[in-house]
Amino acid sequence: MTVVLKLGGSVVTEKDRKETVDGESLDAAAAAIGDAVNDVDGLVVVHGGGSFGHPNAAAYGVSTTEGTHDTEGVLAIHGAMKTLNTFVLRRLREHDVPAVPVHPLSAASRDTGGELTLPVQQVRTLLGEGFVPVLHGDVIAHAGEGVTVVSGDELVVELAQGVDADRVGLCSAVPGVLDENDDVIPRIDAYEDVANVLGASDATDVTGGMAGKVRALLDLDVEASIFDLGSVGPFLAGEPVGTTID
Ligand SMILES: Nc1ncnc2c1ncn2[C@@H]1O[C@H](COP(=O)(O)OP(=O)(O)OP(=O)(O)O)[C@@H](O)[C@H]1O
Ligand SMILES: C=C(C)CCOP(=O)(O)O
Repeated sequence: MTVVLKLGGSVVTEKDRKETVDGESLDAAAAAIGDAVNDVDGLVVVHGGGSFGHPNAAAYGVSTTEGTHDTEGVLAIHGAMKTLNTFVLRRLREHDVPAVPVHPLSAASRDTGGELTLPVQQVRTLLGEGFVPVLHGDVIAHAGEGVTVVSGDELVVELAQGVDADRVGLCSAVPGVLDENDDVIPRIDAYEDVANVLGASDATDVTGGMAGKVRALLDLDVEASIFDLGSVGPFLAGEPVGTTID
């Protein structure tokens, strides 16, 4: 069983306090991963930005489609994400997860049409050697634009295909995709069924919030789940949690 798990920026950071890690939540996620890591064949972790990356991206006017050639901007956004990645790695290591960083800026790119290419052979090899690669939302080369943002959600989609994942999970601040009464929608098969309840993120987020996640996960061949922090352990144990997207 190969699993791709994204820890949302709204889980591992305090989204409304610039560049602030949510130490308690990050530790809980790292502990759940540490407990389960030996029971899965391979685990790839991706984390989002939350209060890291997004404020810099907004300040430099960079999104997944609008780029910059300003080197200071590239380094500010990438630097913030690397800082967060260092915190995530440290917590995972404290829970004996064999976590190693993989920085998308050094590997991925977009063509002039915005199409993303993410080489995954290094991730596959790291998995085969027993490591847990940890990727993060980042800035990447974009033909004709300089650099643009790549979101953790986009990376999850590429990785799921590239490593032939059996399960994909997005851990967010919400227990799943919520309906108009704030109840978790257990299963989503078509975007039209939920379009009216899907909004954007409620904090500074240049990459699109829940609607973008659901769209991207519907395109995947493999089943994906959206759930909150308390369900990381059950998800890794193979239990159905939160919203399943088919
Ligand atoms: N119908 C919905 N159900 C659940 N959440 C929704 C819905 N519509 C909008 N949202 C918003 O989407 C947010 C989740 O998306 P967000 O992009 O903030 O998550 P994340 O992956 O944790 O963060 P990041 O992109 O920084 O990694 C929720 O916190 C909520 O504010
Ligand atoms: C803004 C940057 C660089 C990170 C974007 O990653 P996300 O939080 O997964 O959308």
